[in-house]
Amino acid sequence: MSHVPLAAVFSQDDLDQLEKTEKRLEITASDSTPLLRLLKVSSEDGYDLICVPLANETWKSRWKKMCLTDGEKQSEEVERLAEDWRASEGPFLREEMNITRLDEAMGTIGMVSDWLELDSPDDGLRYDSEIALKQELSYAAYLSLQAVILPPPRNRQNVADYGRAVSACLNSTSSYTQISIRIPIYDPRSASRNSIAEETIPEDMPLSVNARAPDGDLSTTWEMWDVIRSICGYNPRLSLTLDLSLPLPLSSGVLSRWSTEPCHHILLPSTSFISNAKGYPVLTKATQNFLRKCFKHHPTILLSRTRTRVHQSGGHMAYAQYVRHLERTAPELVAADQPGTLENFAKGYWDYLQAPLQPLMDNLGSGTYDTFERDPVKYERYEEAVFLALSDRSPTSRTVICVVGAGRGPIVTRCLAALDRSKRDGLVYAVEKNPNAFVTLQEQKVHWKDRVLLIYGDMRRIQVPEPVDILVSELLGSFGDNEASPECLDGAMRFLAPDGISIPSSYTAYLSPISSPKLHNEVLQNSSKSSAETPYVVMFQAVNTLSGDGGGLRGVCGTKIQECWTFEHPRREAVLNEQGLPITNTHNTRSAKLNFHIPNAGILHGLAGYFEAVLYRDVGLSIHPESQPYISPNMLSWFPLFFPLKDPLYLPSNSELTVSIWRLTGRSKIWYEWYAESFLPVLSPPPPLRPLTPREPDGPSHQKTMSTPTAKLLSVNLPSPLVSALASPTGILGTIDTSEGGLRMGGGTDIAAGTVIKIGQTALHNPEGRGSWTGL
Ligand SMILES: C[S@@+](CC[C@H](N)C(=O)[O-])C[C@H]1O[C@@H](n2cnc3c(N)ncnc32)[C@H](O)[C@@H]1O
Repeated sequence: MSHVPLAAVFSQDDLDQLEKTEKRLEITASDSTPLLRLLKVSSEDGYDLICVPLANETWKSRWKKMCLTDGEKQSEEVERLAEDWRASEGPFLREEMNITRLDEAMGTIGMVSDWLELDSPDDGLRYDSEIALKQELSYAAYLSLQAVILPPPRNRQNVADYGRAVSACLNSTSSYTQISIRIPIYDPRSASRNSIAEETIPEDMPLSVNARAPDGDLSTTWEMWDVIRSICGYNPRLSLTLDLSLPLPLSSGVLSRWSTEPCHHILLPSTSFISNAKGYPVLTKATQNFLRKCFKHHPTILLSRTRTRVHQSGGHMAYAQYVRHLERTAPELVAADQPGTLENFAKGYWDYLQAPLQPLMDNLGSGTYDTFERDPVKYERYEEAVFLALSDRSPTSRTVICVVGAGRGPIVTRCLAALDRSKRDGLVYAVEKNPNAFVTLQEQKVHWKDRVLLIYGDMRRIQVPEPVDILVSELLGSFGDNEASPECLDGAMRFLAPDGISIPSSYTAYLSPISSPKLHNEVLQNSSKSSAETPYVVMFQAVNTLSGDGGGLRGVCGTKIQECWTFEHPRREAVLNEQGLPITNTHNTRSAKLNFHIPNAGILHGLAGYFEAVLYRDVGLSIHPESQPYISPNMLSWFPLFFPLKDPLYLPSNSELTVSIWRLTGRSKIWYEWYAESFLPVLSPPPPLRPLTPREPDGPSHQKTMSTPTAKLLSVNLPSPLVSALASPTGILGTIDTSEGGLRMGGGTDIAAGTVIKIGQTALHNPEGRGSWTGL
């Protein structure tokens, strides 16, 4: 089954050529058209779609005649025609259009005229371009085209004009046609050679960045895209056509940023292929890896110029065949088709926002337990933990195990298996407060017989007839403590013998800052006021972690994913009443303040929450992306938690992000509040009288540095994202030397630890649990 549609791209020249050939060969058919024949041939060549310009040169000439003056005054007649056109926004003439029939439009992507100047500094030209764009989009909607591709913005400085024009079109046409903006992966004029994987940069690039970005900055085109989609309010009809005509940059952070964008189309001209030893077209390793990553979002791959004989072997069909080969060998697509894999299990759940379960307040349905029980790993880990705990006890001991929150009983069965394997004598109590699941437990008892005793009720209120040696529970949420495990276990600790243990013995919550236009969009689609104040359970796909390891420019930031807090059981510190229950719940409040390094510019849309649990000794459960493969690979029970932001926060490259998160408790609920602030490290020249190292005093090298415009900028400590852009991955700042208190940068500038400028903040989310909470 094909996951990635392929489209053959035909330029106006290709279409004109085709028309000439057909004329020469006298090909005509009353029931067909040149475009229908092109669709048929392309389908035979292995393509699902074709991509052609909507309008042709005849329209271009008429528009130019009406709207461009060349400095001369237009005749009255032309002026009148232009005004009539502006007033009516149309119509096109039949001969101006390449696509005219509904059957031609099926299977066709339209390209909007690439000569429109939506970001021209000239007001009149821009306005006429916008009218022409509206006219083309309205025509595309009339033909029910599934998507149209807009030419790239030309100018970083005027990109807001481009975005506003697109926004006006999105708001004025109600149609299903996707509007996809073509954007090159970066602007070669602002990228240094050593930040790019390969040598060649085509001379005929579409973009011109008037204010040249600092050397090595690969963010310009992504920032343009970000401006456009932000101006368009993250409209779901707006998507991206990523132009891979250029060699890919080396930085994986730059690439992963693109792979989470709504990249509905990827443009691959034949010139982006290299030749293998036999002369066949292939892609570089970097491009292969990037494409395979993008394939999980099912973009349409647009192949252009395949008939220009750029490569010796394989002919024009070799490009499509090669992309199909990449698709067949993309690990995530292969896994998605294989039953039993996480990718297969998660089909239909990717990036889907689910409210977390409330197993304490609500009674789960049998279907939900059934889904839990399909996890091939969780129960095996529990059995192993109980087995090890039993093995650590005397062979002649009798062990009382109590499973609190037994559900339909799978952990009870595993406890019996652990007793058998460890050859220990014992008995299991199974406690459950869900009256419906309790029926299934009674059914199970037929198999368990007297080795299991059932107790119906809430673990915070019931009594167990004898002291418990091993208390087993699975009350964990995606953030560890978010389903009130600490509160429930507080109530169950009364049963524990003095040397009794809890499985799990601890669990820890983790956070990382993430960018995901897709998830942000999902939150926006929800009209409820609390939608951005609710943590959601989500199987992440179009998500990019913005933080990096390595401490950041000042060397003070934590790791990519950081620990928030831990709960341990049994807990001895809470003050208890006569029944052995905590008097208040304040001991279960927690807070964390985390400092993240943001290596590449990005938009913060929220925080990703994970947990790690220690069941017993080295047996654990983890959904932390870095430890899961070692601790509990292929475990399916928990997807991460997504803490959304109401408003996205722009983070420049090399900025720092401080995240504050609180776990708060009340009489009848627990909830989280979250908040973030962004900062830029300040660059300053070293104090003149205090040389940082004896071998490099002030003097020529610093004077030389200071004489450049860059150093002048640094010397005034400009609190601007531009400063951070200068500290680019290409190493203008060089390496950090922490040997002398202040931090010494290789390029001759200092960063005093602790010197930052605040550049942004979010709202406090979910104060007092007004949007979301877990009931007790
Ligand atoms: C996440 S489910 C786990 C079920 C089962 N142990 C499993 O792993 O398949 C948690 C179970 O704990 C039960 N539960 C939650 N809080 C409880 C409480 N305070 N007292 C008793 N049972 C509780 C829920 O009804 C639910 O059946």
